[in-house]
Amino acid sequence: MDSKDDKRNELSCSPVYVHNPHLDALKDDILYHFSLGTGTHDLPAMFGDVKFVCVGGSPRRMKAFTEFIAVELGMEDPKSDYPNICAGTDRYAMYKVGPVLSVSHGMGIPSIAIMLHELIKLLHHAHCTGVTIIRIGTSGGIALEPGTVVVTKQSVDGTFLPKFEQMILGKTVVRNIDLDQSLAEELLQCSRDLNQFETVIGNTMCTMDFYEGQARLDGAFCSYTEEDKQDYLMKAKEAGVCNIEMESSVFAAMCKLSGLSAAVVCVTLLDRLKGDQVTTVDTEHRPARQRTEEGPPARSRAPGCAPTSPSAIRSSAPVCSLTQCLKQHHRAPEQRQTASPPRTKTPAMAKTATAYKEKMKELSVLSLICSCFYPESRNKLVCEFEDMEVKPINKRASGQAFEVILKPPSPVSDVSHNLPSPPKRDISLEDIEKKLEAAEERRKFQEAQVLRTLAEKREHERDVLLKAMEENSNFSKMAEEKLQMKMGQIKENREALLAAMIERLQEKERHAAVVRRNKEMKEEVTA
Ligand SMILES: O=P(O)(O)O[C@H]1O[C@H](CO)[C@@H](O)[C@H]1O
Ligand SMILES: O=c1cc[nH]c(=O)[nH]1
Repeated sequence: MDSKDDKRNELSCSPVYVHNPHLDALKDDILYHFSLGTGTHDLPAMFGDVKFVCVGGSPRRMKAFTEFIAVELGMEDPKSDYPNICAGTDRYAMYKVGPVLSVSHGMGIPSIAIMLHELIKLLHHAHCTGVTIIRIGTSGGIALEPGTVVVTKQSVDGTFLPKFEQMILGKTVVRNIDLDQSLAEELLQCSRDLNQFETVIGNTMCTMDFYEGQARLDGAFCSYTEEDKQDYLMKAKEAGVCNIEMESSVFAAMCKLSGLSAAVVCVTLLDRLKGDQVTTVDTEHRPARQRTEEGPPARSRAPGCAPTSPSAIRSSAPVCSLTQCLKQHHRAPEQRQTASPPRTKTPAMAKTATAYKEKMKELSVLSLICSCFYPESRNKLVCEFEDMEVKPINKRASGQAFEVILKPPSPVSDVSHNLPSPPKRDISLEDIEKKLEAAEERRKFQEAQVLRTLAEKREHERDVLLKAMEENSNFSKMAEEKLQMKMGQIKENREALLAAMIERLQEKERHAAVVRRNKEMKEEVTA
């Protein structure tokens, strides 16, 4: 076995790490944004077999990916829909088929970071081992044909440096954002073997924003010129940047910390040197079934691939060839025992049958990662009301869940909900005068009430003032009396002290007179 195989064997049993001593003190860990938790869900039973996690921005993409991969892995159940495991929340969506978990992460670093904290804890609590995680996304390319797939070699920030900065307790912590190079190479090799669409490996710039952060000229604000933009993008290109997206840096950092083998693969929707507006329309919404039902084009089209209309070429290319790769290498579970080993061109894979099979399984999954660009819109409604649809979305043991989709209000229903106004009647002058008089009376009554309230308020204020003055004068009197008492006491003390001092002086004087007299008497006797 070579060192690459050793590494893979090592990875296949490596756990998912968390580095947080405080977690041990938690009785239950609530994965709030997934609406899951250790106290409410049997995470090892639900997720213990997960080996591959695919993440991407859009929930619809991740559901379509699950449906697609289920078919490709021969694991689909024609009768079942794939329930959103996170149906209790609409923050993220999560689907599972066999060992493949598919999770949406929203847009941008903060959104994917929250999702990854909870995903890593989920995999940890579920005791998963040997997990591979791949972000399957869209991006803007630099000097690449739209539709090119970029496998990320290194994620870099807006200054083209390979780092992710996280503010923790007011201090900037710089994190390593290296991805699994061998996984990236395998992905690239897989695509090259297929030779059906352009795939490159290069640096991916991760930004905090889609518009100014990516040097676009079509945001709500822009303070630079086309020349400045071109200059910046050319500098990025010189630094090896092939594409721009918004999550790869924190994704790489967090996967690295938790020991997950991670890769980022993104299709480019446009060449940013040529424009800013995204015009590709079928990247998210083209049904997977449609793709498989369409016949092959005249040229060598792989099974499951779309015909080559200009817009379809772009986004179907990665799906098409990656699917082909899957079909070459993957066997459905019931076929696996009798099937001959899949063929591959990667030398490392041929070392041992086990390593080979493992790798193939992995490549099979990897080969599907771009299927996200063809979500399938399933429409299995349980019931449909006038203003809402109700869809079953969760068949967990914990109960049944439904998704209620409200429709926008229709003008027809507006009409039916309006109550008719009462008929109008003619009003005489007398009626008007009576109404005016009544209104005048009401006004006077209200005025009197206001004046009364004001008078009461003033009375109350005067009372409060008087009371305050009285209390104040009482206080002054008491203070004066206290002071006088104190001064009297001080005077008495001083007088007593003086009297005692005079007494002592007189006593001394008396004693001195006695001493003087005795001395004189002594002198007289000796004389
Ligand atoms: O297609 P996804 O995975 O959402 O990724 C890219 O698309 C979004 C911007 O449109 C950003 O999240 C960017 O990273
Ligand atoms: O230009 C693009 C296209 C998709 N996603 C991005 O972040 N940028």
